[in-house]
Amino acid sequence: MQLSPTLSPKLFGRDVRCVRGGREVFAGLAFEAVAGEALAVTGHNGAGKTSLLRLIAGLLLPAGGTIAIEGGEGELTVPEQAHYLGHRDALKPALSVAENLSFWADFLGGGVIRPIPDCLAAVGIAHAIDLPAAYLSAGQRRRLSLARLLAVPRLLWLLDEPTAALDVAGQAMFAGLMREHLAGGGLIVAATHGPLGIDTRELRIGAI
Ligand SMILES: Nc1ncnc2c1ncn2[C@@H]1O[C@H](COP(=O)(O)OP(=O)(O)OP(=O)(O)O)[C@@H](O)[C@H]1O
Repeated sequence: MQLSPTLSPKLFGRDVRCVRGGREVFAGLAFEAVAGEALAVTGHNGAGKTSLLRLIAGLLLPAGGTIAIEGGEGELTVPEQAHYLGHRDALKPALSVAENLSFWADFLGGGVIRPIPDCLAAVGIAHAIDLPAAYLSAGQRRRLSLARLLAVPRLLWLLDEPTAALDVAGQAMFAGLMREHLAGGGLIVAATHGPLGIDTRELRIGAI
């Protein structure tokens, strides 16, 4: 996938502070990732990995500090340049696999939209295109969620435990897709407790 031409985009955070439920989760956090680079956010349970992804995605407001992209699509916000894939698969069970992906492609409104059957083939669920999402296994649901990343090109992939529920072949398939995204000048920030199968730089949160 080729993204729109940009001046070597860089995601950075400076002095980022996160407060949840009145309690400080982390403070003074600094990070950066340049085009083609993946950050693996690690740390113990409750350290704030999901919270950091949600801050970058604009789903939470930082209690302090700055998160920005330099050299990206200047007129777009960070969330508008990002895909956020959380723990939940965010599928509508009564809609078919193709309809679910079309919904997300319209919702994310990319302009450039890769054909739905191509995206489903790339994540290995082309055979299920007309099945209601309710019939999918956990791994197939995860694959359908991953297809969103392909349907609408966006610079930054924010991934929360993206390989959860994927079998070994699925993990290898997704590692290949992440490598392609990075080779095309994309950026990845992934919260993970295990290896992702790609080269990453570690951003460790929390004391332990
Ligand atoms: N909606 C919320 N309201 C209040 N506190 C919250 C909320 N969501 C999360 N927290 C707290 O924020 C802290 C960080 O949670 P977060 O989910 O970001 O951690 P994590 O590093 O992703 O953990 P895990 O490895 O278990 O997934 C935890 O102490 C958690 O209890």
